[in-house]
Amino acid sequence: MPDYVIDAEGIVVRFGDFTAVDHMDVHVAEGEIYGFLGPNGAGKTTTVKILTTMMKPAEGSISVGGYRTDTHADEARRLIGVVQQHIALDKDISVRENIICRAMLHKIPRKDIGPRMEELCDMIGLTPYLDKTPMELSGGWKRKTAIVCALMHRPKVLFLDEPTAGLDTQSRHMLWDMIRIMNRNGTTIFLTTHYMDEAESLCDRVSIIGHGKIRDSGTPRELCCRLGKYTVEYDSDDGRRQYRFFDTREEAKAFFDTVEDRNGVVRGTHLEDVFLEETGRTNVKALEKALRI
Ligand SMILES: Nc1ncnc2c1ncn2[C@@H]1O[C@H](COP(=O)(O)OP(=O)(O)OP(=O)(O)O)[C@@H](O)[C@H]1O
Repeated sequence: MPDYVIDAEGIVVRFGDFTAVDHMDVHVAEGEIYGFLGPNGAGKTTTVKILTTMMKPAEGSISVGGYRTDTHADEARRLIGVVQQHIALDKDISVRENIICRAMLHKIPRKDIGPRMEELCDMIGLTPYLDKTPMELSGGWKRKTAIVCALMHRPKVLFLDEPTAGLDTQSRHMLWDMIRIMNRNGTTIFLTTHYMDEAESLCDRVSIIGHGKIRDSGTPRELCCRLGKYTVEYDSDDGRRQYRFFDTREEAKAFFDTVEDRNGVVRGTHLEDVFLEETGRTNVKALEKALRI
């Protein structure tokens, strides 16, 4: 039985009659980059809040770095860095002051705050913005400020809730590089994202969730192979895009030969295919009806 740095068993979260997280087990090994994927409203942010001690579950047990979050929340919090989906910065003080406040909350010695802030801001390119208020920053720079805040105390486990939402392409790739470097330096990463290319490129292992439950887990490659390593896409008789999955190229080619004249194509299966198969594709019939002029 491996030692998990995040070890959650049977978590349940309810909002009134609605169960947002439904008896979920989450196990993340030390040193992993773990992706938590799901459509809007699947329960990702709620799970992040539970695992980072921001909320208490109705049922279940959670430990982070060996500390149970119900009995040793302070110890667990010291190991955790969080970049929330909705960035929580004090808008009335400067970026610099926001970072210092966060460092003080984590009881970082005063003499260490300046050098650590300088190191992180230089790396992320935030130095020219230190004396601005968050109100003066674009969404991307606010997110980078939140990332610096979360890293000040050198967390062992970093939770990133949709960290690249709204970032430009350069910043997205810079953040991916940062995540890889932090991970190589020993930080375990728990990442929620809507971008399947991000999960495929970064994550050692992913879980796909829907309606508060884990539907499937594995490496991106394992999930693609489980569905079928090869995909044939083609148009059905009524013009809708269809997808069929095959274990071997030969099987895929044989099927493709029957649909080639229907705009067919054979390609490798992507994580996006797995995600859509698990969580549902668009109801094109309903769309067509709604969009009829
Ligand atoms: N405070 C709350 N009160 C009532 N319902 C809530 C509350 N917070 C979340 N929910 C509901 O719980 C479900 C899960 O929400 P959550 O924010 O965890 O989803 P998510 O997977 O992070 O979605 P998204 O990708 O849109 O951010 C949703 O149906 C949401 O409406």
